Amino acid sequence: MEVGFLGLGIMGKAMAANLLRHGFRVTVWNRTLSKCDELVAMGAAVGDTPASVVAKCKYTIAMLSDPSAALSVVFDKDGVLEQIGEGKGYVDMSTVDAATSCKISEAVKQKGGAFVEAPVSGSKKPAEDGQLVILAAGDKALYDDMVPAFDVLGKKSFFLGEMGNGAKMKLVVNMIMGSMMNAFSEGLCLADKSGLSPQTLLDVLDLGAIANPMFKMKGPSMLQGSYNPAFPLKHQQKDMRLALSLGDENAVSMPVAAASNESACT
Ligand SMILES: NC(=O)C1=CN([C@@H]2O[C@H](COP(=O)(O)OP(=O)(O)OC[C@H]3O[C@@H](n4cnc5c(N)ncnc54)[C@H](OP(=O)(O)O)[C@@H]3O)[C@@H](O)[C@H]2O)C=CC1
Ligand SMILES: O=CCCC(=O)O
Repeated sequence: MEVGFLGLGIMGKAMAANLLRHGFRVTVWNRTLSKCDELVAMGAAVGDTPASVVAKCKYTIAMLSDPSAALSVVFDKDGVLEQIGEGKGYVDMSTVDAATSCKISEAVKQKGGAFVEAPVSGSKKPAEDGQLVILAAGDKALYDDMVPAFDVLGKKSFFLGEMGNGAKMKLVVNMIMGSMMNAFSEGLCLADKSGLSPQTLLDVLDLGAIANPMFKMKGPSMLQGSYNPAFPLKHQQKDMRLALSLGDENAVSMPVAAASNESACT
């Protein structure tokens, strides 16, 4: 199967490499083209523009930072829209809001193409290991076509129905994650400042009802003050803001998420 892959950041680089390792023919593009070099060394081809990648590949995946980037890659000069058409599919796996997904979907469909939104849960290591959780919605036929790729990229894929449901599910998940990580950070600080061993706190948490892979993964690094980004704070902040907007749209009060969003700003 041949796929195009737009966006080789922390996640895209790992995901494209995984597809290559599993025998997919991959044509990559990145705004900073030099980031393609590592994938070329693994056998990837390079497209000079998003449009050239879409022209070459029946299916093209995108993994971009935010709504602005996702829209730019589709609508700007040399963008996806210039080459998408009948028989071609576009799959945006970025974390964006439902409105962005719907805007891209309408434009792609007007050109005769098919679109699936498929944001993912899981960070750098699950991306490297093909253990992502894929939260897809939109064109079911394209989703079915993409299952071989999704099976390489993830441990589980959900088809959530109408366009926008994937984006919304992802934002709910990341709102919960951002809020819990704030509580976790405050707890570690409180333990330390009140004379307790933060390591013992990690041990207690890992034995109790709130044990979870995120605390188990992030806790030791936090104790060591090692913050090499796997999920950049700017993206978590973006997700909190988009989730709060989703709450506003649905008249849902979320004071914990709002406070967490504020604390991330400071
Ligand atoms: N990191 C994580 O743990 C996870 C991230 N996500 C989501 O996945 C997406 C990618 O995240 P991640 O890989 O960490 O992000 P990075 O910041 O590492 O990479 C962002 C990518 O988007 C590209 N980009 C940014 N702005 C533009 C633009 N205006 N036009 C074209 N390309 C642009 C960057 O290109 P360039 O290299 O030129 O800057 C880069 O390829 C985000 O939506 C994020 O929220 C989802 C799950 C987990
Ligand atoms: O959006 C990315 C969050 C990171 C994760 O799901 O572990």
